[in-house]
Amino acid sequence: MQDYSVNQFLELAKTPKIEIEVCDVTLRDGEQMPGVVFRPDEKIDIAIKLDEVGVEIIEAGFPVVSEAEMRAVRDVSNLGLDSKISVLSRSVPKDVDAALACDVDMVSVFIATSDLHLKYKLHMTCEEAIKSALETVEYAKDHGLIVRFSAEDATRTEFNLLKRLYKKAEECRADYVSIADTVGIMNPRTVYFLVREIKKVVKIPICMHCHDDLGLALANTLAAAEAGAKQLHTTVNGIGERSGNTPLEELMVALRVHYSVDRYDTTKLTDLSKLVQSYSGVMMPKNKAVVGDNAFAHESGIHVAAVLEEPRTYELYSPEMVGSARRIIIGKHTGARALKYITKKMGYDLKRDEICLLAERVKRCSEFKRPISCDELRKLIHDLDIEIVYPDL
Ligand SMILES: CC(=O)SCCNC(=O)CCNC(=O)[C@H](O)C(C)(C)COP(=O)(O)OP(=O)(O)OC[C@H]1O[C@@H](n2cnc3c(N)ncnc32)[C@H](O)[C@@H]1OP(=O)(O)O
Ligand SMILES: O=C(O)CCC(=O)C(=O)O
Repeated sequence: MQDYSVNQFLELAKTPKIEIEVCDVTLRDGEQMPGVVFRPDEKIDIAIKLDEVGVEIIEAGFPVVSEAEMRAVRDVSNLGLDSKISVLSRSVPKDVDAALACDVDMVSVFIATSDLHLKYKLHMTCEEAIKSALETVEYAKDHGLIVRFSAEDATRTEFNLLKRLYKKAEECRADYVSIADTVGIMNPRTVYFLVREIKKVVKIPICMHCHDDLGLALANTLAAAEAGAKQLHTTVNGIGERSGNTPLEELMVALRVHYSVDRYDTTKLTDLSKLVQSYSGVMMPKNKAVVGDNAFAHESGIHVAAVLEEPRTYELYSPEMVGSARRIIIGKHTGARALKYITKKMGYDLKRDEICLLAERVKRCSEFKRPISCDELRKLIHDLDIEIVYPDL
């Protein structure tokens, strides 16, 4: 049986087939989240897990940041993973040299192109910025690297300039052009439009790098894929600058459920998420999609009664698909059928009226505003003042 429910509207809405690869940037943009630092051994652990999941490209860092960063990236490059290893580089030869010193396969040469960034950050004219970017792309190509050219703040860049820049990058032998939605200004409709327009200008693959300032990063990434973008950027748990980036685990599940992309090992996602939570110190909220503690937890009586018969009633995809497990929680919203199931698992055989009495007590305990543990439930059962039958003993 399929481990997720099929969305009948995908076909009715004529959802296109997509051809994508995933570039995970946890070790670079993810680490730019304030307060996050991955030690070299932690970068290695995360890179190995990303490789096991099957991401095609790992952006391992920004070598020019520090000596330690450079060593860490080199260590990741030398692991011999199947994933290609990439790094970030400003549009200066010095950054490409740092990338070369790390033995990487690929480099992302970026330059900001919006008026705001040109004026207040780079203090360059548009032509100066373009010149430095294109020269750096050529420099990296001349040194044998696969080159992604990324227009930072592309989505606030004057449209004709953006098209001209991407065309020139292609002429300078860039292998990819990247649309960076640096401050997350886009929505799915505008992303779709933009990718379609850029596809008319260049023949090389397009990358989409989304930020989540409006909570639209995943939707925008999928819209880009539908419009024909090839390389989709993610971070584990969506960590990154400000509100973060497109979460890898959400993208992977959406790729499978909506686009039948099933080559990634999604069973590793929960472990990977936990690893990144512990190394980054950024813990996920309980209700986080895919990897939150509650992603497969059920308390409401009506839900639990149904889930016990058929989990798909209240689970879009199985916990096993993402390496997780289902949990039944006892609390204010617990019903008799859930209690019957749980008490039986605990070794009791309570009658219907005893279960109802227990349900009342459980609900009374919910004043404590937290779920009820197994031990507490056991105490409540013993406090019922009934003869207890242990069917399994
Ligand atoms: C959208 C993104 O995520 S961009 C990546 C952001 N990541 C980081 O900044 C990583 C951490 N950064 C650092 O460790 C440091 O900022 C470094 C090592 C990169 C640079 O440090 P410094 O040399 O001290 O420069 P500083 O941080 O003060 O300013 C950034 C410089 O880079 C320049 N710059 C920024 N982007 C680019 C670019 N794409 N191409 C060329 N130069 C650039 C700025 O104009 C500025 O130049 P200036 O020093 O001549 O004023
Ligand atoms: O497009 C890219 O590869 C990186 C750019 C980036 O990190 C950003 O603009 O947020």
